[in-house]
Amino acid sequence: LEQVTLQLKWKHQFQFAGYYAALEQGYYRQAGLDVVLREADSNNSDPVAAVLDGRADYGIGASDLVLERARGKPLVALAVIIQHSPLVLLTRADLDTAQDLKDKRVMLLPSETELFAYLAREGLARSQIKEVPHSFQWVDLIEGRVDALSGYSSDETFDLKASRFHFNQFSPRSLGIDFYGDTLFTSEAKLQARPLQVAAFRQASLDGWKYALEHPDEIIDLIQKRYSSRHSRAHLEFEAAELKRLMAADLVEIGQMKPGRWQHIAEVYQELGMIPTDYSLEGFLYDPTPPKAPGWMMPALLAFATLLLAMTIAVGYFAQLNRRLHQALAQRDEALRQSQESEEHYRLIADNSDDVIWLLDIDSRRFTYVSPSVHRLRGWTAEEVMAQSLDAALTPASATIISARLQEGMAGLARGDRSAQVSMTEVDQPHKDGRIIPTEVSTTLLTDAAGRVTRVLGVSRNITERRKLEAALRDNEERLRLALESTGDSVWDWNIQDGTAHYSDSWKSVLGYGPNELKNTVEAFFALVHPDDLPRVREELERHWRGETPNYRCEFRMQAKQDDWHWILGRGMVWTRSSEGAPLRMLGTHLDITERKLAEFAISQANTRLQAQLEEIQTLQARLADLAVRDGLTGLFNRRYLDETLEREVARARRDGHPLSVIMFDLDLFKNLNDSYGHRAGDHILKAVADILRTDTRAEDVACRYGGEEFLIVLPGMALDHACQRAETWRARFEASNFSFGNFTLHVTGSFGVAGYPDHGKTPDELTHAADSALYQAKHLGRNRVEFYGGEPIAFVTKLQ
Ligand SMILES: Nc1nc2c(ncn2[C@@H]2O[C@H](COP(=O)(O)OP(=O)(O)OP(=O)(O)O)[C@@H](O)[C@H]2O)c(=O)[nH]1
Repeated sequence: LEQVTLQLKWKHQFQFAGYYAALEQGYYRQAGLDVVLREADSNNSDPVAAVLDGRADYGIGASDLVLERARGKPLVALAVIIQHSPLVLLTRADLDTAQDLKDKRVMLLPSETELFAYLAREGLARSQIKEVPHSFQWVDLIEGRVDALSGYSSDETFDLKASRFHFNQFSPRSLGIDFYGDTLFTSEAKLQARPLQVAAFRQASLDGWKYALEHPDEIIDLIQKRYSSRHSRAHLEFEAAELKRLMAADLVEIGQMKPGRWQHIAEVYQELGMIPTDYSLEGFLYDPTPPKAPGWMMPALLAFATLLLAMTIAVGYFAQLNRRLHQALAQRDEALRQSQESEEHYRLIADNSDDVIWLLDIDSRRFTYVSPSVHRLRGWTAEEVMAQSLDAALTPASATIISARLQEGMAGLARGDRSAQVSMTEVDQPHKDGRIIPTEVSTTLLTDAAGRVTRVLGVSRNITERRKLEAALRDNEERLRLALESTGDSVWDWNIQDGTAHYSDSWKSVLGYGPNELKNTVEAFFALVHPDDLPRVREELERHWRGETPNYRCEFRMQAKQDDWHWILGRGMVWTRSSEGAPLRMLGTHLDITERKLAEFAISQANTRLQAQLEEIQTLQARLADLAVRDGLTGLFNRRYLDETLEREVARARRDGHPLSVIMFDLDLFKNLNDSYGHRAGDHILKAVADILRTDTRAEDVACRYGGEEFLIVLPGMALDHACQRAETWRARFEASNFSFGNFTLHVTGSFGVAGYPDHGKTPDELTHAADSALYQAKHLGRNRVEFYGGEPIAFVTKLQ
């Protein structure tokens, strides 16, 4: 950006709103300008002088610019901002006319020529007033130190009004002196030297003014925030409104200036004798439109244009060639730069790596690059190592290993095995001080365009610390194992990866083996485990290897040397795992638990036997209990059980208010049957009768053998008439039945007595007694019939059928 300075004619206020807006909106920046807005101060109170002597590039003047120009100062008016000058003369209220100012103290600036013109037109010569240097303090008027002062209608009048001071305001316009107000200007020299800058600055300023008039509130904010808080917001709003009026922007384009009006202003000056008669305004007015071409110029221009076109084509062609060439060169330079950059990048990484990075030429077996860290690793500098052969950089054993690996890799690559390109080997390397440094070397075989291995890229890493840690770990394991063994425990130590194992002497002796009798393998263990237990053992081990159990624990049988089986409690834990979590080493113990297991087994067997006996006793007890309530011959309930049941049922009938009946019956003339067919025949009949009762009673009925050939049935919930029907059914059934016994067919009938609770008895005794009485009546009345107890005197009912 080009820095330019605009010299304002007064302090920051709305008078310069357009320039603030142009800055804030970026119009100046877009025009390539970095504009400094400099307010007036004691050193820069005269914008004309500032612009002419180069302290400022642009200035804000007023109509006096034309005066200065006529006097020969090389000024150029660029744009009129305020179409009607706001300059007025402010007087005490008692001074009514300009004439009243005669001999009065008037504060004026020499540049305020329009006021002098005004006074002259009013017939008041400059010598007739007492000119007082301007203090710019309007209070001087209020406090009577002066009688009048010059000021802006847009500025000072606000303060005077605000302080309620009565004043008069004389405007030159009232006498036709309509001067331009603020006008943007520069020097002729500037315009000639930087016409484009002048045009750009002018246009950006005018755009700024347009914006400011459209957004006065925003600019007022900006002024107060950024430039000056000297004036209140109300003051700035007043100023904005007044300036807008004077700019007449809705009638006249901002920046417009008319030669006629400038001419008129000049004439007023001339009238006042302030400028010579032969003055010229040539060059004073800036013309923003580009100059028009004279008539002869078109054909000439056409010819010139044709020539120019031909030249342009030729030049264009060469320019294109040139451009391509430049592009190609630029691309090459860029590629070169990038490759240098990436080479630099990798070199930086290599140089700063702790690992030693190296490149080996296969044919010469010499290093073409070795990173500086080799000095830390082997004591030699990179340069020294590069002077060594490969063999000198390794111990003889390692040289053999590396050579073999390289040969293998090359052979693999030749077969098309891409994985052979990279390998990793642990090798010992000699240190300058004679020590041997263990390293891990990873190599990558590099091929030329023909696919031939020409170089090896290698990375060597010092693994001294790792080796130490591994040794320490091994040492720890060894010590732990020894500690365990010293307790006499049977210790086992497995290398899960390669299947090798160590079993302590105690471990072996438990099974009757001598110290050297078993193989040192994991399989040797599995081979001795009982086949039935083996799946369980493997599962427990694998669960632990997978990390599902914190340790391994399993009881199983193992075959001893003498062919017998020992129960073993195996316990152990994975001691080392790979970085991926795979189990590497496992340590554990064996405990012979055969005796405990045998004892447990014996106890278990005794328990089983005991259990069987218990069950037998329970069956017997059940049978005994059954016998106690059942009749041995018929299987019906016995009399004892009847007594209990009847007692309970009578109580329940009483409680619930339900009916209850009892039927007692006796086989007729049974003695005859016994006598005729034998006692066993009688028994047979008794059982057959019992069977009928068993199948022909309800679940809640209780059928009992009451005496020898006498039966009693308790019928809970059954009313008397219903019970009589039941009795009759049985009676009929007995009568109709043929009972086979051997070669005989036997018949039997029964006499039935029925009684009901509570009508025939309220206690078990009363009830059975009533049923017995009814039975007696049935016998008495001829047997093979049903009678029920009918009360006292007993009313006997004949057969129901
Ligand atoms: N076979 C056999 N007979 C029995 C059993 N218990 C009682 N008796 C017989 O039953 C008969 C009962 O006869 P009694 O009391 O005289 O009466 P009855 O011959 O049935 O004549 P009434 O009762 O008057 O019809 C006796 O001969 C008893 O020996 C038994 O368990 N088995």
